[in-house]
Amino acid sequence: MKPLVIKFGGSVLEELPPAFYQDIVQLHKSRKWKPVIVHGGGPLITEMLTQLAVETEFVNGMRKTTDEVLDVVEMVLSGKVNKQVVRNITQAGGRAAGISGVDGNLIQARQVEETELGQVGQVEAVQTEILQSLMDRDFIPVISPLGAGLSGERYNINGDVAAAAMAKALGGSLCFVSNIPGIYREENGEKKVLPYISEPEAKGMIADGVIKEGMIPKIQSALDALMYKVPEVVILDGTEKGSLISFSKGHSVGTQVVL
Ligand SMILES: Nc1ncnc2c1ncn2[C@@H]1O[C@H](COP(=O)(O)OP(=O)(O)O)[C@@H](O)[C@H]1O
Ligand SMILES: CC(=O)N[C@@H](CCC(=O)OP(=O)(O)O)C(=O)O
Repeated sequence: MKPLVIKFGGSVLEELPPAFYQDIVQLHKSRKWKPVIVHGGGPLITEMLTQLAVETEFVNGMRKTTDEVLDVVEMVLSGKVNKQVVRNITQAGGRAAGISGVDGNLIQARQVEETELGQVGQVEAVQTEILQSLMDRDFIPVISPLGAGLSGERYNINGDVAAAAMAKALGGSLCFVSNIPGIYREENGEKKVLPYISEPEAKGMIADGVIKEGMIPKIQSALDALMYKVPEVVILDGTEKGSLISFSKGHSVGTQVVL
């Protein structure tokens, strides 16, 4: 059974149909794959911060995280989104258990170098023991992207970064499920989805501003994962029927990231 890290972002979370969760359960039951879910929830965090009248700002797809923001991030990701995803998988006939990167010291983190981002973490190490215990007992782990520091502090980790760290630690494939059919590039005034994107192309497209916002951490995490021997990374649309199953069968779907 091969580990398959499936990350879904807040962009698509509320649009994912029951069939998507059924596909995850089908992969799990096939005994060919061990799915591990990492979720985001950026738009829901923003919504809650707005309701609480707390200002929020992104720099290159990363949220500036004060202590006040961090409380809301943890509340929304680990309290609301994580449990909703667990319920959705259960509803689809699967066995799921929700944890955050803090549980079992799964994601050990420290502050990113860009200190102006505040309590945003970068992954230092991953301790997969808790994941292995859940998977050994046939649970699909569902992870919210928070990290634990050495001195008991916690960090806000971008969901894409956390997913890449899981794929690296497990040596599994990585599937970014988002709200777009892949990476777009304009050709002759027409938006085209690229079936493949290589590292030099991706870097050029970031520099040219063609890849922007939340797609920046996604592509950077994809390249980082590939550099550490993750066998394959793809970006696909979770609302497209059967996209996950197609990917699992080796069919071309979405945009595959290559070095
Ligand atoms: N070249 C690009 N191709 C596709 N999407 C892009 C591109 N550049 C920026 N994006 C944006 O990235 C978004 C996906 O990132 P994000 O909103 O963080 O998604 P998620 O919540 O799924 O992680 C897309 O909805 C799109 O608006
Ligand atoms: C540091 C950072 O930006 N953390 C993200 C964590 C959630 C996330 O990554 O959600 P998406 O997958 O929906 O983007 C945030 O605060 O929004």
